[in-house]
Formats: sequence, structure tokens, C-alpha cells
Amino acid sequence: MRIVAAIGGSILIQEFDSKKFKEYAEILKPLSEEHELFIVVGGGKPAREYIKVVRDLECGEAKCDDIGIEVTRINAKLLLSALENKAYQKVPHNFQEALEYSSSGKIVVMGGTEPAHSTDAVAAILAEYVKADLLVNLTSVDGMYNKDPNKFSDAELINEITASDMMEFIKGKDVKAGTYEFFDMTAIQMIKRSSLETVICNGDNPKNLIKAINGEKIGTKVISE
Ligand SMILES: Nc1ncnc2c1ncn2[C@@H]1O[C@H](COP(=O)(O)OP(=O)(O)O)[C@@H](O)[C@H]1O
Ligand SMILES: O=c1ccn([C@@H]2O[C@H](COP(=O)(O)OP(=O)(O)O)[C@@H](O)[C@H]2O)c(=O)[nH]1
Repeated sequence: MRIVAAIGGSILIQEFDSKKFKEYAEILKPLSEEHELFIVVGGGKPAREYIKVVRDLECGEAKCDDIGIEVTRINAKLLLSALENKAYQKVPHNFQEALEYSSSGKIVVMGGTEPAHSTDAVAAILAEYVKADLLVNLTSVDGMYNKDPNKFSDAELINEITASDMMEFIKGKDVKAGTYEFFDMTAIQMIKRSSLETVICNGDNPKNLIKAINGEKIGTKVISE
């Protein structure tokens, strides 16, 4: 299968250590023997810290995004280091490069591309671009809830949701640099327009990626309606 997986910065680099990079490398290396893998990594806390500095410099949101993108690319480089020769050792800056690098037969790892969206959108566009069989979004919670599970203890996990309902849910959420929380509108639009098979699940345990690939019931399944 051709798989695009987005790994949220919130899990990959929660602390400044190599733990999650190593854990993911251990899972991704054997998976790449069977599947074609494209990994998109987020910026997490370091991106938000840098964005705060740029915002204080008052040079505009696009510049803040630009710095956020640089941080996602640093995280991509860290994952490349952990993956060693199983990954193509260059971070693509756009979708065409990602496709080119994948012809090496190795894992491709990238971060952001352009301002005004998150790496969740990058992963969805990439999935469209490379005609992926599956898009997996690995985040810091078990999937999509009816409200923020970190704010509401009675939040309920949604097992299945249509892209249209998800759009309705996300409408009006902040689109400033570093503030995309759960998912962004661009990502959902891609899922809808290209009927991308999508699963959102907890990436704190990298083995959940295997479960999602094996079609086990996990997290939230997004139906492209
Ligand atoms: N309806 C919701 N369902 C799940 N998570 C939500 C929801 N609304 C807000 N969130 C928040 O979104 C966060 C995930 O976004 P984020 O930290 O940016 O992750 P990532 O690093 O994967 O992009 C969760 O920690 C959660 O607090
Ligand atoms: O293609 C991209 C990817 C990222 N970003 C910026 O980089 C930040 C960090 O990316 P990430 O996807 O991790 O967003 P987060 O979920 O941390 O908000 C985002 O908030 C955006 O400001 C961007 O502008 N374009």
C-alpha cells in the first residue's frame, strides 16, 4: 500500500529528546519493507515558541508560518537521522520532490510547504498528489471528540464522521500561525474532494500506525462525504 502518515509535533517532540524519533524509526523501518511510506511531521512546541518570537517582531503572519515551516523541516531531519538508510536523506520542500524522492524506494519524510495551513493539510495534499491508499493522522489524543478532550472530561470519541460534518465543526477556528489545533480546513477539503481514506488516531503509541494500516478499528475514521 502507498501510505501517507502525519505525525503531530505534539507527540514527536513533546520534550527535547530522541525518544519518539527512535520509537517511530523502529516501527517505520520494517513497515517500509511492505509499504511505500510518506511521512509528514509537525512542528509542536518548538515551532510555537519560535512563532511567538517572530510575532513579537511584528513582521506578519506569513513570516510566522515560514518560521513554523523551518521547524517542521528540522523535525523531519531528526526523523531522517533516526531512519538512517531506510529513508531518502533529503527533506522535500514540495510535493513533486516528495514523489521524486520516493522513486528511490525509501521512506520519504517532509515537513511544511507553504504558509497558511498546517502539516495536517500537507499530508492530505500529499496523499492526493501521490494517490495514496491511506492517510493516517497520528495525534496526541485518541481521535476526534465531540469537544476538546483536554478541556472537557465528558468529551466523547467519535468513531466515524463525514468530512462535511468535520468542516462544520472546524468552521471559525483560528487560522493563525501555530494555532491549528486539531485539523485544518484545507486538510478536510482534500479528504472530501479526493475521497481519501483517512484515519485519525493516537500517535503516542507508534504501533497504532500498524493497526490503522491493518484496518483495525481505531480512532476516528473520516468518511469523504
Ligand atoms: N474535537 C476535538 N477532538 C480532539 N482533539 C481536539 C478537539 N478540539 C481540540 N482538540 C485539541 O487538539 C489537540 C491536537 O492538536 P495538536 O496538539 O496541534 O496536535 P498535532 O501535533 O497532532 O497537530 C488535542 O491535544 C486536543 O486538546
Ligand atoms: O505547510 C505548512 C506547515 C506548517 N506551517 C506553519 O508551521 C506551524 C507548525 O506546523 P504544525 O503542522 O505542527 O502546526 P501545529 O499543529 O503545531 O499548529 C503551523 O502552525 C503553521 O504556522 C505552515 O505555514 N505551512
